[in-house]
Amino acid sequence: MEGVVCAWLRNDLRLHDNSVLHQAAAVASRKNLRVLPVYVFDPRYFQRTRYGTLRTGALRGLFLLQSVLALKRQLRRVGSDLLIKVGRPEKVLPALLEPHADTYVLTQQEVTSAELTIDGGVRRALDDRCQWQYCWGSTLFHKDDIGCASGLDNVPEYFNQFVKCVWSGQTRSSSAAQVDIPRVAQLVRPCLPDLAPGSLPLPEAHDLGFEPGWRDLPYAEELPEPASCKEFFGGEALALERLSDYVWKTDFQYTLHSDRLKHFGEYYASKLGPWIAHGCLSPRKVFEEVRRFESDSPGAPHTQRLAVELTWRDFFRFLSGKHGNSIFRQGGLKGYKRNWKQDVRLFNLWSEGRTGYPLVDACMRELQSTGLPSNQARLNAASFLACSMSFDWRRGADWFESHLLDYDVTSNWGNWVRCAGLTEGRLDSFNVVKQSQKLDPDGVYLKRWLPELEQVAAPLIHEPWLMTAEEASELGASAYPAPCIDPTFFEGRHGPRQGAARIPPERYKLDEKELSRAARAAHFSSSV
Ligand SMILES: Cc1cc2nc3c(=O)[nH]c(=O)nc-3n(C[C@H](O)[C@H](O)[C@H](O)COP(=O)(O)OP(=O)(O)OC[C@H]3O[C@@H](n4cnc5c(N)ncnc54)[C@H](O)[C@@H]3O)c2cc1C
Repeated sequence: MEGVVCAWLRNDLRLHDNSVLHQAAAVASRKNLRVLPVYVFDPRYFQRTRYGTLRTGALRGLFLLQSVLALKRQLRRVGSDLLIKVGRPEKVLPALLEPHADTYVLTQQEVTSAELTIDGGVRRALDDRCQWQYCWGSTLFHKDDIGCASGLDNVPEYFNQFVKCVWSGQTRSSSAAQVDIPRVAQLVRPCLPDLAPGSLPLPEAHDLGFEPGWRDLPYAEELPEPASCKEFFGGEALALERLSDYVWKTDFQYTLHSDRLKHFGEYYASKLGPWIAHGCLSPRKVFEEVRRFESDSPGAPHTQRLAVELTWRDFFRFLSGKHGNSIFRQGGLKGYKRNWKQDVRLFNLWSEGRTGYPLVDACMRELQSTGLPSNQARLNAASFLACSMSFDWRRGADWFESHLLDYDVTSNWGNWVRCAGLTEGRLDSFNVVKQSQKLDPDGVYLKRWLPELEQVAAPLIHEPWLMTAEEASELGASAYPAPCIDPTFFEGRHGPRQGAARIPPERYKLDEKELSRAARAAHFSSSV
């Protein structure tokens, strides 16, 4: 009987900067063992959620499949391979591994409950002699370097505080906008060196021939395979290509932060999300490229912005680690109580892009079609559901989980719980009408996703309810839905403003005004 080092790969589907593979190679060389890289398609991630949505929608399922197969090819290039299995890891892994004191299971440490529960199941099912090792690898800043001396319990609740804490020494700069890249670079650990050929010697007696296709994914139902998208194809190679193009071959240098606030265009943002979320690209690799660019063009605003965005990602991951299950609870991190609406009809209007509010509808249709709406579009759609419709935000997060191509558990649920005003007692409520006018003045984005409004010119396209029936008919816009909540909601001094507001605690107790507002909205929607 022989021991082995099992590198159980999950959201780290890459060779570069992969802490699990690196530690596996180190343990193997120290103990003179072989390394078995394994990926397991777990049926639980392909089931329907309690709301009836597919936990992994078809677009992301395909991207994941492509990423896993790409990793198998990459590993073969360095003399290794990937054993791919379908089943529950707590059944699959113990069946693969000999009970032996020299059997090691290494995996990336996750922070959320579903993953931790599965880990617990695997550890219980493994023979007591097997050794379990977590590796940290999913963030820009290592968890031991974030300046929170006693672990994640001390992670600050506010992003700006987090920035101060992480970029320690930068305490004078409380604004996340002022990033000193060379200084931050001293705080980010360098990418791990490339794996030496032969450093992952394979054990014998494993059938490594299985290369799953679409039908092998453990969906409980027949699901047609979506068309593959050339631009967003899973795997490390394309991720690195996109990173390099974005930084070096475009006008990255001149892309200003204000451009990021647009919803469209090839390079308004990096669009690296799907690869980062699946671990085909490490955040440190992105930062390394930013750093190289920055040394040629110091102070470029967009490089700074990218560093801030990656720090946001870290923030949600560490905050989720601190708060455990709270990011999934209705009351969020603070346990606030609010009377969230649950009417399925209202939710369907939102999720199908038929609210009658063009910016929200364009975002939701783009989400269904590509899985990748812009950050601004997401913020508006989330704010509309949670703040304007007062609808149970968890259904929105669940819908995004199913449909986003770049779904990442802590980024999604963290952003949602924050959009719903349930994190730090602050509400970023968006006026979707003003946002639409400001960010897409000519209605280019709206027309791209709303064919019913193709002939409607700006500024009317932002408020299509102002058209008379005749006008709508002339412009071929009659099929566009009436607004599901009263547009006066966005007017006057009570209308939500773009920007942050401190939430008075009573906001979360139902008061009469809130109720009548909600009733008005519901009534209006029933006539849609
Ligand atoms: C309601 C809602 C849900 C979201 N769900 C997700 C999600 O599931 N996965 C996800 O990666 N992002 C999520 N985001 C954040 C953000 O919208 C996306 O990261 C961004 O739009 C991806 O585009 P990009 O790759 O071009 O990012 P860029 O703007 O180029 O940023 C680079 C990378 O930084 C990270 N990042 C940027 N902004 C954020 C942010 N606010 N929070 C966390 N990470 C960020 C991402 O990894 C992103 O790919 C969500 C935002 C909202 C408002």
